[in-house]
Amino acid sequence: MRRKLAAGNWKMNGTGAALEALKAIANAHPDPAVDILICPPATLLSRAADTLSGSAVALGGQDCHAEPSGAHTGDISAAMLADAGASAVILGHSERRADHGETDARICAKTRAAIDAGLVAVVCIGETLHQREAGRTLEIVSGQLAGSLPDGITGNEVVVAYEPVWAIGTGKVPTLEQIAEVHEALRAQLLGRYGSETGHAIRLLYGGSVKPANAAEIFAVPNVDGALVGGASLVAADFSPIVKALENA
Ligand SMILES: O=C(CO)COP(=O)(O)O
Repeated sequence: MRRKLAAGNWKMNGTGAALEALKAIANAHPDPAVDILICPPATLLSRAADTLSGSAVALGGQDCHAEPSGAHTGDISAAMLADAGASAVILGHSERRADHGETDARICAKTRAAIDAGLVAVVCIGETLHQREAGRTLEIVSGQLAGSLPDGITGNEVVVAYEPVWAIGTGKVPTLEQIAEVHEALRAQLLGRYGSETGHAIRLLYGGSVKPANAAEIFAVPNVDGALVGGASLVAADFSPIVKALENA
């Protein structure tokens, strides 16, 4: 049985004052029936770790370099994230694919580095609107999944987040049938590549305009094991109902 995961991606949002929101999320869920992960900007990680000490909320980074150390100005290694208090890292988010030209191969190398540093890799994939309208959704996400995940992983080392690019920050959400179709295809692909144990154990998140109002219906879709939430994870009053919907799913 896969443990469900409510993950928040704060993106490039939050200074010290945002730790209050983190505290409010932790206080609202002292003993959650699901995993909770918040990925603040790297500048907040160690303070967030202090804020969350003793709580059930885990912390993650939003990217890491594939190398463990070296001459890479501005970059952060997986081990540095772990040292700052992270237990996970988001990799291959569409905003990084678009803003930084990240390829599947680069994301795959980062995923390997994250796992080697003991982090859970939350690997993001998703089609653009143009690709969906061209009927290429399954081809695109399946290519991204194949290219972004390394061989030889176990089911608790990786989480896959399906985030249609056109649903991110837009208020637009795929139909439940569309989400089901993609998640079913991803599950089948994971089973085919990694076998039954790992293929069944890897959690599949949906991301893109998840809000309190639509969370319950999305969480009822087969093979949706939780959500990767952007905007609604910045405010405890929005994120908490999403966590509760997942607990009740
Ligand atoms: O990109 C996302 C999470 O990684 C989703 O963002 P929104 O929830 O703001 O649409």
